[in-house]
Amino acid sequence: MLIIGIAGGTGSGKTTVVNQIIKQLPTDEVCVISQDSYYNETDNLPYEERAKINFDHPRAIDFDLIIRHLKALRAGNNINQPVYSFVTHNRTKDTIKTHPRKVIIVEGILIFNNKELRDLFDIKIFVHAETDERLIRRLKRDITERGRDIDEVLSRYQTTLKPMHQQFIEPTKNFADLIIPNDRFNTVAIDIVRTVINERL
Ligand SMILES: Nc1ncnc2c1ncn2[C@@H]1O[C@H](COP(=O)(O)OP(=O)(O)O)[C@@H](O)[C@H]1O
Ligand SMILES: Nc1ccn([C@@H]2O[C@H](COP(=O)(O)O)[C@@H](O)[C@H]2O)c(=O)n1
Repeated sequence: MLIIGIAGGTGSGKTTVVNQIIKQLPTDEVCVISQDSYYNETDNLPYEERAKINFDHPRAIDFDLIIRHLKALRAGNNINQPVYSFVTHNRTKDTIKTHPRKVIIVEGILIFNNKELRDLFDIKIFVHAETDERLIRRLKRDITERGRDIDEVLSRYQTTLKPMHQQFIEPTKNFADLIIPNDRFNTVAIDIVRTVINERL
């Protein structure tokens, strides 16, 4: 089994890179775990309070559950991966049954911030894009896909995204085995990662 961690700031292109990597791989050989699915359950809070959560701070993430799930997959067991809604800012009642595969990819902004989780990765990749590029992508994506408006994205950017990125995400680039520059689509880097994976399959 090969466990690959893919970190990077919001909008750097982690999800896109993962989709490109797995596109030509057999579906029964690879599974993906997204850190976004593991935001803390906040059923006890009303929507207005949930919307105020600092989602870019490590304490917003249920690391215990990700680690438990990753260890379960590594041991050959199925997991029920939570499903998160960016519209309600909460986990939904659904889960996705995820089966252990030869290659497990974990992606998320803060996955290298937690030592126990970081130590589970055989390969650590950091996707890098310039700050302005990430903000532009985030604006477009959150408005079209995550039910946000321009004021919400910009205010979150100023209050939490930017400072949390500098404090908790950017420094974890130092843990990476490989940094993928992703201001433009980087097909060479994707091919290299695919080659490494294919060697293991
Ligand atoms: N290299 C790239 N060039 C231009 N747009 C990109 C690139 N990579 C990703 N995007 C776009 O940027 C947005 C954010 O990408 P996404 O993969 O969701 O980032 P992340 O998972 O790191 O937050 C998406 O709309 C995606 O289509
Ligand atoms: N309810 C939420 C939860 C998280 N976010 C933002 O998502 C970003 C991480 O996801 P990426 O796919 O962009 O890596 C993070 O920066 C959080 O601010 C949110 O907006 N709402």
